[in-house]
Amino acid sequence: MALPRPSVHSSAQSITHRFAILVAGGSGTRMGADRPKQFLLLRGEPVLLHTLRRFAEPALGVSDIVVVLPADQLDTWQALCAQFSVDIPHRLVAGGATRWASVKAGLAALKAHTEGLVAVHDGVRPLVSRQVVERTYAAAATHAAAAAAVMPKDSVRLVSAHGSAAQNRSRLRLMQTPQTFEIDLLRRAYAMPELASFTDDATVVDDLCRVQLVEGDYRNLKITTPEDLVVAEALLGQ
Ligand SMILES: Nc1ccn([C@@H]2O[C@H](COP(=O)(O)OP(=O)(O)OP(=O)(O)O)[C@@H](O)[C@H]2O)c(=O)n1
Ligand SMILES: C[C@](O)(CO)[C@H](O)COP(=O)(O)O
Repeated sequence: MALPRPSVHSSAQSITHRFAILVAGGSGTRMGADRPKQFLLLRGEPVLLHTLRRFAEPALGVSDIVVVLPADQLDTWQALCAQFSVDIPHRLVAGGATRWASVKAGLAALKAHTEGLVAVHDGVRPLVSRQVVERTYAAAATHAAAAAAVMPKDSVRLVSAHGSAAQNRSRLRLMQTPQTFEIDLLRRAYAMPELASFTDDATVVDDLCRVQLVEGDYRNLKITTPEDLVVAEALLGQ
């Protein structure tokens, strides 16, 4: 797909290019559907299309969007783009066996960009708001690394072989995406070997840089199990 002239986001001090990697390379085992959950329909459109639209909002000024898909599903997405007349410029990349490998593949596709900010976002978080995306880019411009997070609403206990212990939830956060970084920082982080503890990008970057947490949004849910689809349908209808 043809890309438009790169756009930039400017402030009084600097001009910062903005990029995005939408990771949608998973298989959706917990959803248990007949196809990967990023292709399921929400209000008549694929989950991933909702997500792509959010990042294509002109006010965000994202100039290069990379969508990472399962290697055997590139054709599926291209067919959906034709079916839904998607005219949002984006590039497709084949992902890997883990989220970490898929982000790495997305970063490789952005190799032409030596500076700027890159937001990594789950393709299955279709309800992310422009405000949350903007917050992570703005915080990353200042702190190099930023991630959306929310406070737990429930009480939390740590379980062990000996039972369970109450935790002080005011010191806990639930991590969301986007997680946004100076591109060179994220590249250096992803050059290191994969660890089993890498469930998000902040964890990959932790050893190199303090990650600034910004306010996420309870509506920014990750479509994971069937009830999430029901909630997302309702929220999209608001
Ligand atoms: N190899 C992988 C695994 C996950 N993801 C993406 O990372 C995001 C968060 O992952 P998750 O919700 O766990 O998705 P799945 O791996 O598809 O789900 P499951 O764990 O239930 O199989 C999703 O957008 C998913 O497509 C990815 O790009 N590549
Ligand atoms: C990146 C993430 O969405 C932040 O909450 C989450 O860690 C993904 O985890 P999953 O195990 O791939 O669902």
